[in-house]
This record gives sequence, C-alpha cells and structure tokens, in this order.
Amino acid sequence: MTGTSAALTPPADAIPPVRHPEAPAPGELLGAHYEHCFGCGGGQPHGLHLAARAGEGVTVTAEFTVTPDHQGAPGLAHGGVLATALDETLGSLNWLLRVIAVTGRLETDYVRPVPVGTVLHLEAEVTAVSGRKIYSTATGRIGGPDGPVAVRGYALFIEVKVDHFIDNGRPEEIQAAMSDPDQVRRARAFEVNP
Ligand SMILES: CCCCCCCCCCCCCC(=O)SCCNC(=O)CCNC(=O)[C@H](O)C(C)(C)COP(=O)(O)OP(=O)(O)OC[C@H]1O[C@@H](n2cnc3c(N)ncnc32)[C@H](O)[C@@H]1OP(=O)(O)O
Repeated sequence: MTGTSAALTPPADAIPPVRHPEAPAPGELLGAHYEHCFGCGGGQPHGLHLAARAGEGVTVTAEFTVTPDHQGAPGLAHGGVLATALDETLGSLNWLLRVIAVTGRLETDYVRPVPVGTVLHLEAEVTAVSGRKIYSTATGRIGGPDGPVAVRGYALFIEVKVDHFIDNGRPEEIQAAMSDPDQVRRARAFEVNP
C-alpha cells in the first residue's frame, strides 16, 4: 500500500520549482550543512553521515550506510533512522532553491527491510512550490542506485526566516554557529544565501 494525504498534494495553483542560478552544479557534493547535524554532520559519531549530491533541476541523490548504531530490530535499520535519511535528503533540496525551510510534514512508506551494512541510495526532487510551501518526494533503494525501493518519503517543507532558528534554538549552539568565521559554513548552518 502506498499514498499520501491531502496535505501533501500541491494545490492547483502550485508552480514548478526554480533552481537558484548559484545552486551547486549537477554532480557536486553538497557537504554537511551543519557539523552537528545528526543527518549529515561529521561531528556526530553515531549520526547518518549522509552525503548528498546535486542533480539536474531541483533534484539530489544521496547515500547513507546503515551501521550497527542505526538498528531497531536485530540487524535491521530502525524505521525512525530511515525517516531521518529521507528527511535529510529532502531537506538538502532546499539548498538548490536557496530557501530556508523546515519539515512541516513527512510521510513514509516502508517497503522492504534494510539490513545493517546496506548502502541506502536515495534520490529526491521538489515537485511543486506554493507560496511558502515546498512539496517534495524521495525514494531509497538497496543493492545499488537501480535496486529495489526500500523506502519512500513525501514531504511538505515550510519556508521560514533565519529567526526561526535564532529564536528557538538553544543559545549555546546558535551563538557558536553564528560566530563561525567561515562565511559559507555559517550561511549553510542556517541554509542562508551567502
Ligand atoms: C543551528 C542549526 C540550524 C539548522 C538549519 C538548517 C535547516 C535545514 C535542516 C534540514 C534537516 C532536515 C529538516 C528538519 O529536520 S527541520 C526540523 C523539523 N521541523 C520542525 O522543527 C518544524 C516545527 N514546526 C514549526 O516550526 C512550524 O509549525 C512551521 C514553521 C512549520 C509552520 O509554522 P508557521 O507559523 O511559520 O506557518 P503556518 O502554521 O501559518 O503554516 C504555513 C502554511 O503551511 C501549512 N502547514 C504548516 N504545517 C503543516 C503540516 N504539518 N501539514 C500540512 N500543512 C502544514 C499551513 O496550513 C499553512 O498553509 P496555508 O494556510 O498558507 O495554505
């Protein structure tokens, strides 16, 4: 069984996404947006260390290797971890739009179990934009980029101002991220157009 709720169906007046002219070129690795991000940051020993790459249009591909730290049932990836992989991949699409956005809704189909040691090959695209609302979908395959689908994700991201993080994040981490002398890293921590 598969499908999405009405909240994830773009309205009739939604428009196709527009790739930002300064978005990374197709094939380019996006790198971590924030070192301490559980999805992509190198500073999280048990994190997913997901590596996303820009594709054509407003698409990305990504890879995530399931380690023993990511288990739910013995030898299998935890469903919440797989949702994190989808969320992170879908979230990275917004860097191609150069829009700051957070996940408002994420729906997931779990199609096949994903064993520890598996490389999950993800691909994602923005399908439509309506005002602050960004609609996107992702799939995760196992056994190779053309292997069988193991997970699918459908998301609605909502555009926010950088104040969303400044007002709500714990001050210690916000101050550290904002005082990073590396301008691009500082911008990417908040997914802001540098
Ligand atoms: C220091 C670290 C920084 C890191 C930054 C990196 C970022 C990237 C990170 C990437 C990591 C991965 C990503 C992550 O993990 S992001 C982290 C997980 N997400 C969050 O924490 C978000 C928490 N939620 C909120 O803050 C607010 O609810 C937001 C901002 C989302 C909306 O509150 P806001 O007051 O602003 O707006 P609104 O309520 O007027 O809604 C606006 C429109 O949207 C529609 N709507 C809203 N929600 C839903 C819903 N659930 N289903 C369907 N529709 C929904 C709503 O009906 C309305 O539609 P319309 O009436 O206009 O038609």
